[in-house]
Amino acid sequence: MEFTKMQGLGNDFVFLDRISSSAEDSAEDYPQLARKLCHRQFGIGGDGLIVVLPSKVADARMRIFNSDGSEPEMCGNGIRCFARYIYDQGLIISDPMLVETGAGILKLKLFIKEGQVQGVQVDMGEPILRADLIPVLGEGEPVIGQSIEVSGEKYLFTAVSMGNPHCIIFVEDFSSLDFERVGPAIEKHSLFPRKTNVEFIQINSPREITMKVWERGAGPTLACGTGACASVVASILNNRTERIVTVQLPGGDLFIEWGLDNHVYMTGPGNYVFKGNWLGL
Ligand SMILES: N[C@H](CCC[C@H](N)C(=O)O)C(=O)O
Repeated sequence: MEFTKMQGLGNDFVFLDRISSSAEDSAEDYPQLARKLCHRQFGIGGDGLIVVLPSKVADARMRIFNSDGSEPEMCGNGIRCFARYIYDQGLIISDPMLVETGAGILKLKLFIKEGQVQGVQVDMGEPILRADLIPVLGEGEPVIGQSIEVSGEKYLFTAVSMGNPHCIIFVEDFSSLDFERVGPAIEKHSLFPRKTNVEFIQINSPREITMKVWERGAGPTLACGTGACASVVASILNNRTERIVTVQLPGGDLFIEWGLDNHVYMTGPGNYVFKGNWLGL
């Protein structure tokens, strides 16, 4: 089975193209396939599996599966790779490009120089701030400065959805944070009925933050696009930054703007790693 490996700021994905190839997978295969293909030793390795599919309502459809097999609503780093892939394969050349996702139909603009895709700007749509839609068992809209207790320690968080749930916690410095313990404890905390991605944010200036992320269904990753968007929304809601912010991630920088139109715009790269053939042995 042919696949393409891609990455966006080190958040890496195995791509299966079900527009160009006639392979017949059934929908129930994907969670199991994601677990198998994403395994770092027994498989190809990746934070997730992305399936390229035809769409009746957009130029193409993206389905994303975390490495644990769960299917989230959206993936920010993944959709930038997706846009580059379908453009380079000549599958879609419309500008802007419309992609059907679990978080709705998103509009993407490709920055092309000498025929090469240099970067992608994604209109991520409007942030979801209502507790019941995130979902989080919390009060009010937005959910700001709510406390959560994990292993005897209390943290204040802000909850934002970009189609998928995010729990954002501001930290003074990362050295005092037990990331590997607190991350998974919050991911699976009962306050989040569908679990949650967890972002720890350090404010460097009104236009720059540093983010560490523990992803729902994937664990620690080098970058999270939806998480970077949610973190900028949370920073603005808490009056910590302006509306245009550079998000420094372990894998590189993302450029985020929460526009006055209430849409969040994310700009960043999408890159190839290799193509291959899964032998499944
Ligand atoms: N783990 C996430 C999905 C992948 C999101 C992330 N890789 C991104 O770039 O947005 C979730 O379960 O909501």
